[in-house]
Amino acid sequence: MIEIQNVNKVFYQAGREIKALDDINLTIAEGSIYGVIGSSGAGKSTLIRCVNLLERPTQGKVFVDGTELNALSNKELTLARRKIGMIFQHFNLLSSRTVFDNVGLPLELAGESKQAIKAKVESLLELVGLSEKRDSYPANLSGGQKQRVAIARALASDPKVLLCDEATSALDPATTHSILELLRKINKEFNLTILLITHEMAVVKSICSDVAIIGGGKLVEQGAVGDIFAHPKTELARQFIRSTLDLSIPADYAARLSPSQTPNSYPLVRLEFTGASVDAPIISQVAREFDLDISILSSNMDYVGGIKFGLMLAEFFGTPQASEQAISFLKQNKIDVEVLGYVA
Ligand SMILES: Nc1ncnc2c1ncn2[C@@H]1O[C@H](COP(=O)(O)OP(=O)(O)OP(=O)(O)O)[C@@H](O)[C@H]1O
Repeated sequence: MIEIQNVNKVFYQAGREIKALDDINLTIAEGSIYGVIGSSGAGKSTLIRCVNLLERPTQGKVFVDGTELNALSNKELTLARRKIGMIFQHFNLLSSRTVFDNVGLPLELAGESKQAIKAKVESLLELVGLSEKRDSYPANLSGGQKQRVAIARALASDPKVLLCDEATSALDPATTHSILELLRKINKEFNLTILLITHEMAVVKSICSDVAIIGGGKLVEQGAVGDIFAHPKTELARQFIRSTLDLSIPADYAARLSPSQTPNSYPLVRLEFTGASVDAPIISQVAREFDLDISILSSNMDYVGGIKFGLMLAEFFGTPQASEQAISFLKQNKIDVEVLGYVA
């Protein structure tokens, strides 16, 4: 549905050249929810803006539904853009218009009749659960309600593609969840292709089927979300995955942690499981085989696309040799082990 071919974007600022996108290639299948994740300044916004040519690529081609957008005249591009809806982090609603009139705006601009606009807007407001707010103004809505209005407006011209530019970044976790559920619903109901950019792996994990990771304007990794979580190939991918599994060391442990072992101290280890790890009761096996007592401080295991992954913090009580042997056994079983220090 969306094909990005060898797209480069260079900005010039104060005589300086900024390469925001460096030879990006992406294919986004019809009906998928595709996430693009990257840190601040990675080039996410530039990339999504290149898909509807709000930003023109310096080089490369963009196809949406088989049409090469770069090759269109301005008039043809205006028509093609009706098939590409977009929502933004800060909603971009018109404050002087009611909810009803915000949603109806694209239809007014397309010259639709009053009856057609009324029927369409009413059905869209019902879809996003805002029928009762039709006469309210944006200033009287919550962030989540504003984003629902923006989604209804984006759907008014029956787009084939919805671009979401950090659409949940200004919302609290519960509202984020409800907006992501709404996106999932419209993806299913209308077979709408959704391209979303985000800096949060939790968003990708929650609704995307596929993900591309960008850093410094380059595409560093892409694939099905389950595959990326199971077998991340780059450090950047690993960092984003870890960010969904925040495991911090309890403060009293951190205070007692020393970098070297003494006769009365024991290692505090961080175990990282991925889809490649052996799916077996490995902790009890290690305890038995190496005569260790293992105390689990915290653990965060999750499933994405049928793949189990997660992090665990544990103390190994036993002789230093037993701990060393246990750690190398765990590594042989594809568990990433890091000794964070020694606790007395
Ligand atoms: N209009 C512009 N003029 C000059 N430089 C720009 C322009 N737009 C973006 N850039 C630069 O291009 C790079 C990528 O910016 P972009 O906004 O696409 O990143 P991003 O991943 O969306 O970051 P953020 O999450 O902080 O918005 C940055 O170095 C940015 O400073």
